[in-house]
Amino acid sequence: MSNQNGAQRRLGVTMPISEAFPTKEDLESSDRLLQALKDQGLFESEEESQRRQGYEPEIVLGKLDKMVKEFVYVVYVRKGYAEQIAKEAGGKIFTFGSYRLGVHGSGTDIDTLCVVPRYVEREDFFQVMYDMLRLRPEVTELAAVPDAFTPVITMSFSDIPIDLTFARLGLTTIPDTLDLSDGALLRNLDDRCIRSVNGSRVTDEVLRLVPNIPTFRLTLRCVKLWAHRRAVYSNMMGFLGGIAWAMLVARVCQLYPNACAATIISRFFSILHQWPWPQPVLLKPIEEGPLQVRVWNPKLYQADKAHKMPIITPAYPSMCATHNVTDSTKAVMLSEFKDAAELVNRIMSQRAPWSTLFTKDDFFTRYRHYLQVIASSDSEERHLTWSGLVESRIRHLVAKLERIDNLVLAHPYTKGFSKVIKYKTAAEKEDAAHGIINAQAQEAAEGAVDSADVQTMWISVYYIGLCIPVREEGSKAHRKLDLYRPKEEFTEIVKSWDKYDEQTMGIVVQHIRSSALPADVLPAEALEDAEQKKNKRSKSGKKNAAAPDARPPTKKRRGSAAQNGVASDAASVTSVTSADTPGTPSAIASPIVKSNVSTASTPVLPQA
Ligand SMILES: Nc1ncnc2c1ncn2[C@@H]1O[C@H](COP(=O)(O)OP(=O)(O)OP(=O)(O)O)[C@@H](O)[C@H]1O
Ligand SMILES: [Mg+2]
Repeated sequence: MSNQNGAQRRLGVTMPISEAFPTKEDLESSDRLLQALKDQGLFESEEESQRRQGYEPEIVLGKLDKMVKEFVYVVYVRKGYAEQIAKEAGGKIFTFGSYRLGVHGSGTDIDTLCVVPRYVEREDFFQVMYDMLRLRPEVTELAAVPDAFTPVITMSFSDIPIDLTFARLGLTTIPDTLDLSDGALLRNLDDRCIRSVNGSRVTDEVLRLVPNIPTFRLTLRCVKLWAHRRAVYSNMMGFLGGIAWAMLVARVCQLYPNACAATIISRFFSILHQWPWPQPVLLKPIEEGPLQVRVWNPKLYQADKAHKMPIITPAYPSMCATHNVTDSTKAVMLSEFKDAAELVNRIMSQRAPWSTLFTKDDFFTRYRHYLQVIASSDSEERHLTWSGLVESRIRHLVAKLERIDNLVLAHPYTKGFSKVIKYKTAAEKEDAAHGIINAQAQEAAEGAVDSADVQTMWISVYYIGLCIPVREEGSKAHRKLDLYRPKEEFTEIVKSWDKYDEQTMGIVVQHIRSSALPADVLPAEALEDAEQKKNKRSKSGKKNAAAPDARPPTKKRRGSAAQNGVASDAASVTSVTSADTPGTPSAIASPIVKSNVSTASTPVLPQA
């Protein structure tokens, strides 16, 4: 059989593991996978929404491209260039990210890059282009983030979420035929422009480095859905973002250049579970280049050496796309890889349904202790930036927690929960800022005849699951979990933000037990369990206040600790302290379940 798709063209930094072609069974598994993804609404959302709601990315991109050319023209004229030069200066929109990779879903943003000639500055982009966008009736939710690591304008254009980055090249004109693959274009660009141009160059390189693009796309769609469902999809929270998942899939595609999607998925999880991290995942050898820019190099840079799960971008200058990964998020991902590898094994060998791979995470039933980070603000607009800032710093809190004694891991949840709260009294306000919402007070405030004294608060709540080591058999040692320092240091960091305003913004970091988790984060079955427990207790005459900690692991919880009916993460801790003032630590948690379980010397997830 001839190999048309890529084995002739050697890709990657090693030889492939297998160049075998798929068997009939493999192809059947891939067909079932495709059907499972359709059943999950993955393709429906794109095609149907395009038809039904006039979802037309191409039209929007065409309009944006026209606007970029006009923006360049306006800036040139304002700067005194001759009409003819201004007209010929050009400008172009490039797409990158998941849209360019061909794995984009209707809800996700389209990543775009605005490329302009040398006489247009970044300030012009954030003033002139921003104003032009502001005046467009199709544009809503327009926001400029000029200080970001990669500066960006975000917006919704005809209801399509768009991220627009900016790069000014050293060229005097930007022709429509411009191609960004030539590394020489990066000469004399500042770091931010290089990062922006590289968003596009990296995406194009990934596509160039996979042996079979349709197989890569199907596999990546499956992995992205899995990662979303298992709550390990978020660069910001210390897991992996879209490009890192894409590069991992691309690497496994290189190792099995002729395999179909089902086979690649089945290899994907076990390869990554066994990967000798921190050995980097590379799609091609790292290129050195002529420019004075930093290229990822753990031999040269301490920061690069510290990367836990390095996945390196293939376009010069290569960088690590996973520098936010911490010990905890790495442990969570490795555990998920292991579980997924076992599941896919069953899917392939016993024809278990692919849908089992996409089961929702069990984060809120997994731990006995959580940290709640609550950002609050007095206006929607302020809340958008304040909660965004707090969210972007959560991973620093995780890193601080990892350094305290008696904590196996600090597991951040990938998304926050937002609420709008009405209140009337100062006490209700204080409660709301601590995430305590009194339904009656809410109702009264909402239904108040005189609305003058009703105020509104916006809150966003983020969660970190705390996994505490199990106690050695027979050990009587009582352990304390002192959260005071990480909590204080984190609060200080977010409050040192230059736009922080004490009067209008709030931040609370507090420990809660699983029993105090609000209903809106819990899966239905956990709510039912809690309800049943509550009823049982009230029948047996026990106080409800004592009930929560005893909530049994849900049936879905996997692993020995759960099967034993023992919450391994809480077994040996007597108190969790996180006092608000130094020197007066208040024991928030009362003594917890005592049990005979062995000490975990290496980080082990409760369900592993
Ligand atoms: N951590 C990172 N390191 C390097 N490049 C990045 C990183 N995050 C984003 N990028 C660049 O920006 C592009 C868009 O990022 P984004 O997070 O939107 O990924 P995506 O592949 O579009 O996934 P999604 O479907 O979640 O939007 C990536 O393709 C990549 O080129
Ligand atoms: Mg994207």
